[in-house]
Amino acid sequence: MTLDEFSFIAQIRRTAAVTPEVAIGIGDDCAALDLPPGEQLLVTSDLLLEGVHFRCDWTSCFDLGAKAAAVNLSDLAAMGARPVGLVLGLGLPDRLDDADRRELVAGFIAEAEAFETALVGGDTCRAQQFLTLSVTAFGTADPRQVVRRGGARPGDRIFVSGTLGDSALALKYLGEGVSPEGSLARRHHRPTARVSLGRRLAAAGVSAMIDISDGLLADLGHILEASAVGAEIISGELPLSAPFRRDLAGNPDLLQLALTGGEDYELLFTLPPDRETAARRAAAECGVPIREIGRILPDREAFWLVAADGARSRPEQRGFDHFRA
Ligand SMILES: Nc1ncnc2c1ncn2[C@@H]1O[C@H](COP(=O)(O)OP(=O)(O)O)[C@@H](O)[C@H]1O
Ligand SMILES: Cc1ncc(C[n+]2csc(CCOP(=O)(O)OP(=O)(O)O)c2C)c(N)n1
Ligand SMILES: [Mg+2]
Repeated sequence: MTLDEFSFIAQIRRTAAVTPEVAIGIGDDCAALDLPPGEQLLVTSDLLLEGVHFRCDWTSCFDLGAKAAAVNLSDLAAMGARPVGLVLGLGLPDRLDDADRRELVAGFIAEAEAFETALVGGDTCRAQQFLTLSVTAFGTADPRQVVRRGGARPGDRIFVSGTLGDSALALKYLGEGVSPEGSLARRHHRPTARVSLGRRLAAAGVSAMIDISDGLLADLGHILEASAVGAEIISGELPLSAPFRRDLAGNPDLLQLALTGGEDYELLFTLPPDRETAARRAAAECGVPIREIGRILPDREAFWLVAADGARSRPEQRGFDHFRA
């Protein structure tokens, strides 16, 4: 027997922190958040579905809860927002016992607290078969500093934070029945939302930004479309981790994972040349490496990948698409 619905919610309520913005948290029909005067509310939502986004035999409930919070916080980071609250919808199949349920919520709350925000509400239902998490995140920002996808201009440089392809490489190994090594597994199961970097880059004046969930090329494509510009990416400049490089040396085709694999949750942004010093300082302040990987071109039809030998190609496959996967 598992806890009944309302005992489970009472348990969540006891463990959820209350931050200064939370005027009303878990327990009423709505939560209420206090926002700084003059700031805008930013809202984002992402689903995590069993079999589509995760498998229960590959991840722990704690990590899954934490990832559900992180992927939503990553969207706030991409707009330069500060998180002020998270809402968690759960569809729980009977096979999850009390310990699994508690761990799921504990992971979510731990991740929220790591970013000085809180779980402020949600909904809990029994699910027939598959575990479902539906998360909504709220953030605030000075409206003059909110960064959108549509601001890239010809001559801007294209940058990315962290390293690319680690999560997709871990997923490839999981699919082959091989346990990925710790650092790769962690990048897949416990992505880091670049919240502090996103806020600092917004203040530094980046022209467009997005977080990489579907793959570098797919998410760059969203910036290019919204900005009505083109781009070239220098494949030799992609930032790759030591384990990724090691495996790439034995199998050059793995480069595709860094280009299109997705779930990197790094920030991809464009930088006008006169903002470069400020952006590099912003990255240094929060200790996250950033790397220039290409530039924005005026021709909106241009989408070039430049190989080590200088050959240009137009990538066919760009990333994850739920209706093509
Ligand atoms: N079912 C939906 N109803 C309304 N808006 C949606 C829906 N699905 C996606 N969107 C919106 O479309 C845009 C792109 O979504 P998505 O590709 O999921 O972005 P992200 O990678 O940032 O999660 C976002 O503004 C998102 O809010
Ligand atoms: C079991 C399993 N299969 C496949 C994947 C790979 N995968 C699932 S969703 C996704 C893309 C990101 O998810 P999405 O829902 O598109 O996030 P959004 O772009 O809306 O933030 C990827 C690469 C996975 N993580 N787990
Ligand atoms: Mg989404």
